Amino acid sequence: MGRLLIVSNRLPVTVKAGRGGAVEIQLSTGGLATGMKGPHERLGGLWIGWPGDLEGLSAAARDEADARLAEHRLVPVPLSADEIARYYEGYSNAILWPLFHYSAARLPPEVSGFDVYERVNARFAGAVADQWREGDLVWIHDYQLMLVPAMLRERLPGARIGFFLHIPFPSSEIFRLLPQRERLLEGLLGADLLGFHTSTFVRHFASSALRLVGATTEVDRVRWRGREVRLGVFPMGIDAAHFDALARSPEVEERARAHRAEGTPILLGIDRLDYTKGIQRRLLAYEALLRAHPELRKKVRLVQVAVPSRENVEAYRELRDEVDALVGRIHGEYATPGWSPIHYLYRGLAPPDLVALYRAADAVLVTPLRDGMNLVAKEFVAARPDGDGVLVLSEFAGAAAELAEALLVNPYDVEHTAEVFHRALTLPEDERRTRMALLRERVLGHDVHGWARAFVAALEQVEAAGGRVETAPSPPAVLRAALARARAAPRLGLLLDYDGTLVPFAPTPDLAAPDPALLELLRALAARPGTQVHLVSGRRRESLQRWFGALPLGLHAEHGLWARPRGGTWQAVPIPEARWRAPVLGILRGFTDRTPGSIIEEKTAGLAWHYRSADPEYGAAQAKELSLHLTELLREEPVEILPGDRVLEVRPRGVDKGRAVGLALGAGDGSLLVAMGDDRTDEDLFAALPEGSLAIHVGPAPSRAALRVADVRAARAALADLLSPA
Ligand SMILES: Nc1ncnc2c1ncn2[C@@H]1O[C@H](COP(=O)(O)OP(=O)(O)O[C@H]2O[C@H](CO)[C@@H](O)[C@H](O)[C@H]2O)[C@@H](O)[C@H]1O
Ligand SMILES: O=P(O)(O)OC[C@H](O)CO
Repeated sequence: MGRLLIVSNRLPVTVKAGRGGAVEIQLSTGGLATGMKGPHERLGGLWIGWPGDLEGLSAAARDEADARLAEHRLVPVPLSADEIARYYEGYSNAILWPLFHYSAARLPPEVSGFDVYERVNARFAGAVADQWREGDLVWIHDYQLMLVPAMLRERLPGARIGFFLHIPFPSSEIFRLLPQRERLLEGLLGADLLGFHTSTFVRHFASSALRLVGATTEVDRVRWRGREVRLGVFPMGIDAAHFDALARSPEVEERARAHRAEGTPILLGIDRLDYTKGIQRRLLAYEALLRAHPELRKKVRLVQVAVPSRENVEAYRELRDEVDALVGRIHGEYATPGWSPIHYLYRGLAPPDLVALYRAADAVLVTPLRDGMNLVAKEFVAARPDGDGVLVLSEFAGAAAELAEALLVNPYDVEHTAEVFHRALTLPEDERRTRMALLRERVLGHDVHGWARAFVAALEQVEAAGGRVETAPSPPAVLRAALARARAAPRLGLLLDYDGTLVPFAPTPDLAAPDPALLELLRALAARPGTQVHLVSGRRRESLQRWFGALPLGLHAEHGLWARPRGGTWQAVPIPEARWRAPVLGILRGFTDRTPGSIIEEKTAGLAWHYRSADPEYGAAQAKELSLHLTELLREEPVEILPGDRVLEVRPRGVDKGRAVGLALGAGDGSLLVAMGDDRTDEDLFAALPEGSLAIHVGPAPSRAALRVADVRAARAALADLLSPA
């Protein structure tokens, strides 16, 4: 097996210039860096990332830092001061971070820095490609590197690439605010496997992929541009055994005892100083607790430890001032000479100090306004081998999806949160222990090592399934050879679907008129010696006549119900009277009224309900219901119900596009037939082709066609190729 290449913005250690410019290496804080450290140590391989701001280090000191990082299998990707300002502090942390945490109001008036974000992502992709060897797995992490999967896919088409997002993926209504939304989605869709903490984030991602780039989505996968990308829920764990063992160590027990010596119960908050963590509202709720319960004054204290984070980003500087002011106000109001209501520490703590606080706390308050997971909640639980202690947890932390035995709060409801703090302080011991036992079972049973193993195993499986090539375009050499055969044929018949094959889909059928380049291409093909061209469409004959009537083409409308030979007149296949038509029309009208953006297309023999311009998810759900309804109603009728690309069609049985094949071969001149189409109705056309014909499917959907091109542009290029000399 190959190695695991972990790729993240920040390495688990940060290099700094110490005294006199000496190299200083510290552990990084933050969930990703602390969390992935254990799996990196265990799984081997390399970790590629930013080593921190190297300002103030001489060239020799940087070499020394590189050598020390290499000892730990860490590969640095240095960033310049400008890149740190515009890629890290700018686009990543002043734009993506607030937006993904639903803080749209924090976006600057102008979203800038994407060019640098792109450049740095390309640098990361280059650094990975330099290290990659056949068989290696690539695991990219988080929002700072969302373009890397596609950039890497381009450089290493055969690599297995996974991506995990540590923060929430927001609702598509929020995500779509980003000017670069399509680029970011396309970047992510370069991966084979995309992992998220919760099923809600998976759902939001799939919804954005469907709505913004038109990907085909299912619960656990997305199909796009001929590739299949798996989606998975992987709730991240912590190194639970490590926290448990540290919490049992005599050193930590001693420190925890010292914390408790004062005798007043401890409420504890541990956070990166970040506006998403809900520190201000937590302080307000604590203030409300002291106001509503005077008996708790002098009888409780809140220890709030906030580790400095992203200090060059304005919102974080403002937050620091706001928290300082709030702490000052609560002190001013409630402190007495012998009692401080809040112990506020603005720094990071070493692991034993952190765990001693977890061990000493009566309740830990994890009240983010929005959080991907929140590892503090899990660390606290793992650090309680004594089985006591209460976890208060925001319902907006990803962890809430797993830790149902915590006391859950809505942090926006400050008064209620205060009451939950009170409840945490007064919960009977039995209940505390029951809840903690269940929480520990979950946290100890699903640790970060199991999490990493599950992700890597899923990534390996994606490769084993080989799903991604199934619907990929035919290799260029294969397509070229087929087209060369067509060019060499003395007589050639082209059977071409229209929508989705020769033109891209438009919001409504009438807007998909042919452009001059297409008309020219069809004219040239029809003028090619020995060549007949047929358009085989599900459209009404009026549209085909209006657009193509003047061209020397065979026209086939309504899936072959109507046909007009080249230079001839329209003729229809006789069909029985359609008793079903009026009631079906009534039902379609009802669905159209209830589904904004949908329309009915009335054809001679069939009826089509288009929902391309409706909300994609609601439209699809309505189509499913409509289909069930019609299937039941039309059981005895000689009709078929055909789901197409955002259309549901009812048409008489026995009339399908295959009929065009017979008409095209009518002359019995031994033509080689080439058929092209993109949806299910074109499968009838492909099925009716005589042996030796060429069937070319357009797009990524499953098809019986032996050849495949990616999209309309590629379909037209293939047709244009037929015009070059044999
Ligand atoms: N004062 C202090 N001193 C020492 N250590 C401190 C500290 N304050 C915090 N830490 C440590 O920093 C880490 C913070 O992890 P979190 O999960 O809370 O959030 P973060 O937002 O960094 O991570 C992102 O990634 C993680 C992992 O995926 C997601 O849980 C999260 O939602 C997402 O925002 C914890 O390991 C904690 O112990
Ligand atoms: O300090 P940062 O900016 O690397 O952020 C730390 C968090 O873990 C981001 O997921």
